[in-house]
Amino acid sequence: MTVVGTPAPASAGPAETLEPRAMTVPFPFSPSLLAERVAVVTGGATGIGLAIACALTEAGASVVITSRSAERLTAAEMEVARRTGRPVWSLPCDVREEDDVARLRDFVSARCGAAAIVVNNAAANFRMPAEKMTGRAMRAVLDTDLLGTYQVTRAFFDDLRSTGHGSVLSIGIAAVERGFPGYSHAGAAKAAIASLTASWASEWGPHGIRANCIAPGPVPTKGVWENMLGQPPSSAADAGAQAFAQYAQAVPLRRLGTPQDVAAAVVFLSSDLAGWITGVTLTVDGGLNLTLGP
Ligand SMILES: CCCCCCCCCCC/C=C/C(=O)SCCNC(=O)CCNC(=O)[C@H](O)C(C)(C)COP(=O)(O)OP(=O)(O)OC[C@H]1O[C@@H](n2cnc3c(N)ncnc32)[C@H](O)[C@@H]1OP(=O)(O)O
Ligand SMILES: NC(=O)C1=CN([C@@H]2O[C@H](COP(=O)(O)OP(=O)(O)OC[C@H]3O[C@@H](n4cnc5c(N)ncnc54)[C@H](OP(=O)(O)O)[C@@H]3O)[C@@H](O)[C@H]2O)C=CC1
Repeated sequence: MTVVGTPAPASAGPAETLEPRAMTVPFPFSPSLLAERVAVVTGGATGIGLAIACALTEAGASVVITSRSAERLTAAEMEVARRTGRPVWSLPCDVREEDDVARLRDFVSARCGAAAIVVNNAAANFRMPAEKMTGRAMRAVLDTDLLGTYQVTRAFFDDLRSTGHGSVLSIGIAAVERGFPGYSHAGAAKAAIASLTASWASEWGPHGIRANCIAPGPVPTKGVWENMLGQPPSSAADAGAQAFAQYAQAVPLRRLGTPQDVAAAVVFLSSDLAGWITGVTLTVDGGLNLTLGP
């Protein structure tokens, strides 16, 4: 068994670190850990979502991935099969659209059965100074990150409850309580997701549903490069790549995150290993938040 998204070797150039890669050490979780569980991963065709889909599949779950792009989903289906030797299912779905989300729930139920794991990973982001933030720009991000998370989770509530061991995982951002300068829309959305998570945990615990949030630090995916920093670097000499390499030196563990780092936390929190953990936000950032001062 192999798992995807392992940290690239120290000699790898930045382009090699952008997407999950095959790992050379054994998969750390049992392949039966999530056997007979159905998982839904939004934004599961790229970056962190793709690594999550692979890791859940490796742990034995039947996984459905969604995003808006049918083309990216088809490519991701093939990629997961190539890396794990097991299939995933996919359906285009815009998490902002109620009808799309209802179709997704019906598709999951028909193909795989009741969802026991919902991973809210889909998100939108772009740099915009707070004083220039238009209502439309603010809404574009809140609708995707916050309303999308609420809408998908609520649609699967009956499924989650029916399994007796439902688990909702929502992806936030590390140290969001300090704000997110330049990205106030995304910061507000992710902070609200942490609060939603706590409300769900309290209200739905008696139904056997756990809800947790994972808050990553910087993970240089293609999405981050393209939407926040410009095009991905073509070599380690690129200014963007150099800036990221310097940023890594500020991290106590002296490297940026990988999609795999986040995916491992998702598998653990989704499983019965975390059966008494609910309502928490787990920071996965190499200790970066500790360097930000009081
Ligand atoms: C411990 C230390 C702390 C560490 C913290 C970690 C820091 C790491 C940094 C990474 C954090 C997070 C990263 C991510 O979230 S990565 C995900 C990125 N992926 C994406 O964004 C992909 C999806 N993006 C989109 O689909 C679209 O861009 C979006 C949905 C956002 C917009 O599409 P939509 O069609 O809905 O909207 P419109 O095009 O109609 O636009 C609406 C308004 O928004 C403005 N807009 C949209 N995109 C941009 C842009 N790229 N730049 C500037 N403005 C944008 C647009 O102008 C519209 O407003 P106006 O009508 O007023 O002009
Ligand atoms: N990378 C990082 O440094 C960090 C990332 N995060 C979070 O991790 C998660 C994954 O980010 P990352 O992998 O880096 O970036 P990606 O851009 O690769 O992932 C975002 C995914 O969301 C999907 N998506 C966007 N809008 C919608 C929508 N309306 N409906 C359905 N799907 C949508 C995109 O697919 P499509 O365009 O096909 O719809 C894409 O697959 C996000 O929640 C992000 O905020 C948090 C902290 C740091």
